[in-house]
Amino acid sequence: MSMDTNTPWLKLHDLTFNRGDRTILNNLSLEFRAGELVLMTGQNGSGKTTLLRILAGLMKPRRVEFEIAGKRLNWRQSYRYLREQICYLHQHPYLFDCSVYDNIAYGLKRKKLSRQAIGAKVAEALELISLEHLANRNCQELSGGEKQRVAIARAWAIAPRLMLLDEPVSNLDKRSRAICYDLINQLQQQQIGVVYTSHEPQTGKLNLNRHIHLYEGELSTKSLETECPLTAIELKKGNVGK
Ligand SMILES: Nc1ncnc2c1ncn2[C@@H]1O[C@H](COP(=O)(O)OP(=O)(O)OP(=O)(O)O)[C@@H](O)[C@H]1O
Repeated sequence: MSMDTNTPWLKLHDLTFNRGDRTILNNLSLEFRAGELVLMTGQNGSGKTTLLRILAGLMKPRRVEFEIAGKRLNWRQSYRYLREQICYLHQHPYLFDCSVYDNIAYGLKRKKLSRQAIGAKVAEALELISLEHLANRNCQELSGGEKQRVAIARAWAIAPRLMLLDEPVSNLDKRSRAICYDLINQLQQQQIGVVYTSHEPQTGKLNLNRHIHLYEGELSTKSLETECPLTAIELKKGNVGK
């Protein structure tokens, strides 16, 4: 994985996505650098989930061009690579009906690692989320906050470049939110990029690099002033990315 945080490893150009005759995303261009923590806000229905699922290679837009390692590629040429490098995590984590250990080990088994290597990686992942004591607990018996952490650990274990967290804390209490924010900051320190979506710009102690705001299918800084005034002020002060 490249550790150069200045050169974007992924760019997308002219992304347009329609549903019937409705344009959900209109001619968007975006770029991602290693280890960048990006907050994405936007009202209900503004297209946040749609954008994340396209980024993860799970949905085909009407038009897009990806730029990966300097090469311009269409969707068909890129989606397998995007699926390998980018993990999309749903707001309500989908975990298998088995232990925390087996959930985290799932992606590693598919990579055909040895049992020993899998054990070492799962132990590291459990340490990252501070849930070592729940390794043998069935995931269906976890709290919402614990489930979210296991989902993050399962994605982390397969070493993605970018993790897309779709409203990860919307159902969590204050304490679980704080734990989740700490975890996201740790991902950033490990050079894993994160896109974090939310309706509101209240993000506790997240070390944001950038804030993007979806409005009527476009990335808008103008609507940010009225919809997220606090973050707009921070942006002006230069505290939150560019
Ligand atoms: N399967 C679908 N069929 C038709 N329209 C859809 C479908 N899924 C989403 N949409 C529409 O696409 C638009 C964007 O939806 P999306 O879920 O991406 O928004 P969002 O910003 O993530 O919303 P929220 O904050 O409520 O999760 C919405 O108007 C939604 O109604």
